Amino acid sequence: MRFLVSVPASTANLGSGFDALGMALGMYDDVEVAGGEGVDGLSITVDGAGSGDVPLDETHLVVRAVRATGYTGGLSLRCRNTIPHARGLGSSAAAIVAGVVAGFTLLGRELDTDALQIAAEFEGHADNAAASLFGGVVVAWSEGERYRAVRMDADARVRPVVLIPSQESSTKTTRGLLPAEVPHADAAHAAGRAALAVHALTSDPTVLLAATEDRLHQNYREPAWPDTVRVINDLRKLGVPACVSGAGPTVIAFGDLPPEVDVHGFDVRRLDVDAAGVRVRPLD
Ligand SMILES: Nc1ncnc2c1ncn2[C@@H]1O[C@H](COP(=O)(O)OP(=O)(O)O)[C@@H](O)[C@H]1O
Ligand SMILES: N[C@@H](CCOP(=O)(O)O)C(=O)O
Repeated sequence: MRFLVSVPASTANLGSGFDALGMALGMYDDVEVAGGEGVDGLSITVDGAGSGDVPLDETHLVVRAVRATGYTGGLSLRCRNTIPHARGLGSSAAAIVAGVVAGFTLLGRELDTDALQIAAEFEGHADNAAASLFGGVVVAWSEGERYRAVRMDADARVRPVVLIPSQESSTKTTRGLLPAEVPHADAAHAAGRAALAVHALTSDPTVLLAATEDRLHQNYREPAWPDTVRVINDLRKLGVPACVSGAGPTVIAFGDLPPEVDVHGFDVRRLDVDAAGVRVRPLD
């Protein structure tokens, strides 16, 4: 069996929606998969992001996710990655989703809620995985040990711009900078702004500036990427909605960037919102 899995990047949190809000972006990792009868052992090639860095054995993140689905047979992966690693664009979740979808496809299983469960268990939060699985705007949550998510279409006027620095910042590291508790006032602020962000992204982008204001995680993480916070603050002072993408250091902004904001050192890319989520296309 041979098929191509294309999985979109994601931007998570979108302000105060920490571990809850996500949105799929038009930047993709492609994994050409061969498996089942006639495929023995494990073969992996990697081009693009992670080439020369990621392991080419059973510890490769895509392979780990395939095995987590219960597929144990021979496997050949040709990975062509465009999602930069450790930048806050959901590269790890995209790899995990690619592996889970590949495993389900090799097993002949329909993509059901177990796919999100398996993917989210790798990271302990479902925002990125849900966005890469379903596309659009997602709200993720957990009920006991079970991860859940709902998907909505982004408003057509939502125009994401990502500002990607060369610096890497691992999600695990910046999650370690977060406090166990926050002031009740900040928690209440987060609840309100996260709820507003859902409305802004799906119905009324004119309130995105208020909706993307964060007091829950961004400033605690600032020591890891001070220039990211400087750019966010400069954009927001000029009325441009901006916040950190995921655990950073990428900035996500919405609309045009004022020329007076210094974005030197950032790779600025205007991206579409990906509406479809992960795709699987059979190959000959
Ligand atoms: N396509 C991939 N193939 C293999 N490993 C990957 C892939 N994408 C991400 N990873 C692993 O995940 C790490 C980045 O994960 P993380 O720190 O969560 O950053 P991100 O914000 O990109 O998700 C990489 O350093 C690499 O170890
Ligand atoms: N909610 C998570 C999101 C991590 O996103 P990533 O793209 O940086 O992996 C967090 O903020 O830790």
